[in-house]
Amino acid sequence: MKRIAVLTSGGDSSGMNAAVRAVSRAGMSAGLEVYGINYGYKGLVEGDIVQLEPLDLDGRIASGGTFLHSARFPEFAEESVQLKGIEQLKRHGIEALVVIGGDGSYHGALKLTKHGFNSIGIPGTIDNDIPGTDFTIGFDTAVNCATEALDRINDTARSHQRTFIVEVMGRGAGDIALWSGIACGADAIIIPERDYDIQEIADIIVRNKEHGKEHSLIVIAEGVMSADDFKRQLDEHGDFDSRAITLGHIQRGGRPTAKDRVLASLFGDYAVKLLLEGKGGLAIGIHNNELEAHDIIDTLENHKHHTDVALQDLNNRLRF
Ligand SMILES: Nc1ncnc2c1ncn2[C@@H]1O[C@H](COP(=O)(O)OP(=O)(O)O)[C@@H](O)[C@H]1O
Ligand SMILES: O=P(O)(O)OC[C@H]1O[C@](O)(COP(=O)(O)O)[C@@H](O)[C@@H]1O
Ligand SMILES: [Mg+2]
Repeated sequence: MKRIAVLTSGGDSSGMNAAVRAVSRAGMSAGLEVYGINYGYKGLVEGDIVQLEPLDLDGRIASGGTFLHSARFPEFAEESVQLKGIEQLKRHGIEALVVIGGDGSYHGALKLTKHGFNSIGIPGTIDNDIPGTDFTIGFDTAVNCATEALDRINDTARSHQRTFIVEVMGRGAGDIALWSGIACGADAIIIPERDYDIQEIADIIVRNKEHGKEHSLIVIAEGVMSADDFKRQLDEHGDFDSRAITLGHIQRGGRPTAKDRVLASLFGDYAVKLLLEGKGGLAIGIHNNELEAHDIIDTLENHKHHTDVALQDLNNRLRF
């Protein structure tokens, strides 16, 4: 193999740049030419493909976003569009593709694999919702961002004896809510994986007040409903002087944590190692602190991400 390419796709996540750097530097160290594809699958189909040089990677490990840019490009679900992408890869003499992205991007890599083009997925999304890995690149940074925001909100909640409902990201997964909620001592964490009882939440706030804790913090994952909608429900069960906040895209940006940088470096290096061994059609992950690679088709078709819902029980045991 002489030439590989790398792209980032779907919602950006901090640490994607570190992963592109790792794939590129590991490839270059092994004598490969590494090409960067701009704007995800959109750029692939349009042929926006450029060779990366060592200097292109300088300083990237510490930066947020993705310097290769990303895109939501639903057209890539069509077979004719996928085949156009493969044509572009072949035209550039590229023999394997590393896709850094979330569950949607993995489906794109799966389709390329099914068409016979060697593709490897590296998990990059703040949602942590990809099967075949315990952690995705960007999750730790997003959790730390949400944690800092929740700490700040707790300060003002305590000062004004208020109840805050804070919506964190996670399209269909409660992982960010669980980790940031536990880290901030939330009074309740509402996640899409489990039902909730609004009366029970109202009772927690009342009980807090009866025992001298006059402020409360409720963390809700966006996959359940908006903070505003939840506030409306809660308001029907009492006057808690509540405020609703949506953290939004601040969770997606910023300098990656050291953990995300190291994870990205491990994944990128491992992807190149596998390609050099002649392996492909794989989804890379980390499980119990060991790097793993699984068949991408089997991973996506037969497995689901399992949010560690026991973390909610932990929070319920530890809260006020
Ligand atoms: N079923 C699919 N088949 C082919 N490509 C897909 C599929 N689903 C998503 N993609 C591609 O992956 C891109 C990113 O997916 P998306 O769900 O937006 O983000 P993420 O990868 O972060 O989950 C989509 O815009 C599309 O180009
Ligand atoms: O930035 P957009 O396109 O509005 O998408 C928001 C979504 O992207 C995310 O931030 C990341 O999800 P993906 O990795 O699937 O792109 C979700 O948490 C959120 O629901
Ligand atoms: Mg996704």
